[in-house]
Amino acid sequence: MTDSPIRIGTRGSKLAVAQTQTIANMLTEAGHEVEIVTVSTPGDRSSAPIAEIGVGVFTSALREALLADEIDVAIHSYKDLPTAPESGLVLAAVPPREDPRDALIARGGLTLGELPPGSVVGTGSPRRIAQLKALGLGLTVVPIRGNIDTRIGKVTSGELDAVVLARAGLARVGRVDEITETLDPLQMLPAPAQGALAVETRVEDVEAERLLRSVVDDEATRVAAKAERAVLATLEAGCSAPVGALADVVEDLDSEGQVVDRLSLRGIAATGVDGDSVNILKASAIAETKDADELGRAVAAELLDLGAGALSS
Ligand SMILES: NCc1[nH]cc(CCC(=O)O)c1CC(=O)O
Repeated sequence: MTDSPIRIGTRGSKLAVAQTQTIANMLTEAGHEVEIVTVSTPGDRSSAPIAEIGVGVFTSALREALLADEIDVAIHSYKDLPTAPESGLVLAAVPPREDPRDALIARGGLTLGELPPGSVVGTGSPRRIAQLKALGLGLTVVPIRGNIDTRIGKVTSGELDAVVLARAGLARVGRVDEITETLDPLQMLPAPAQGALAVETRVEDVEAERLLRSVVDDEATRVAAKAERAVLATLEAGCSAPVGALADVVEDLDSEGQVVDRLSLRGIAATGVDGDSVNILKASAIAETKDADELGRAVAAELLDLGAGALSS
């Protein structure tokens, strides 16, 4: 692959292409020739709820193309990637993260607190549905899917009063100006690894892995996403489960008073999402950055103790 361009595989959506372009630019600036290959996925072709079409709808076609040597690198939204490892593939890099928070786009510039009871808010994510219901604002939540333009269009057309979307996606397609409120993680904890990308290569393509690691990887994002996804994996939940997690690398003092980087993690799991009595379970912990996996498992264990075993999906 030293002589031929690096083939970067992407889904065809505007968001996916924008994400892939940022990685392509990083490689080009480092002096490498790239070629972008678009791979169509069932997730793009169907508008059925994710729960019906299954985990990995957005990622499996890219992974197959990578395993078949049709591309050298696959770029995924990290939060869409199943937690089970894929044999033959390796996570070569996790680029610097966009703002991980969720965002509200509401009619007339309204914030969540300004939406009157009975307002209709669109989101298909059980995690967002649960946290919206738990606010007790009397909002009616309706399921929606479709790309970013389609979702925002439902507010513009008057069909919905508001939609909740990942801020990162809006940033990548240049629509942050339409956000009427960026939601505080205290009210709306993002999905594990939201706003982060996962860059995969083939296990045997050591050269591509090394290149991506050195040019694209961001250590702080990698360890944060690792801890967040360990919460999800331990709860044995997928990307459409009512689970949120957010980790930050923070400066802390060690036992000798020296400043050290630590990883601070919050997690939530919801029970009763489908009924009228949703319950949000919360846990948090802090650990050394090298213990990201253990930290995630510890937060998940606390959520399980609180009753997260009864997750509805
Ligand atoms: N599940 C769809 C999906 N996958 C990644 C993003 C946004 C970008 C990101 O979180 O990295 C979105 C849309 C959304 O949740 O609004």
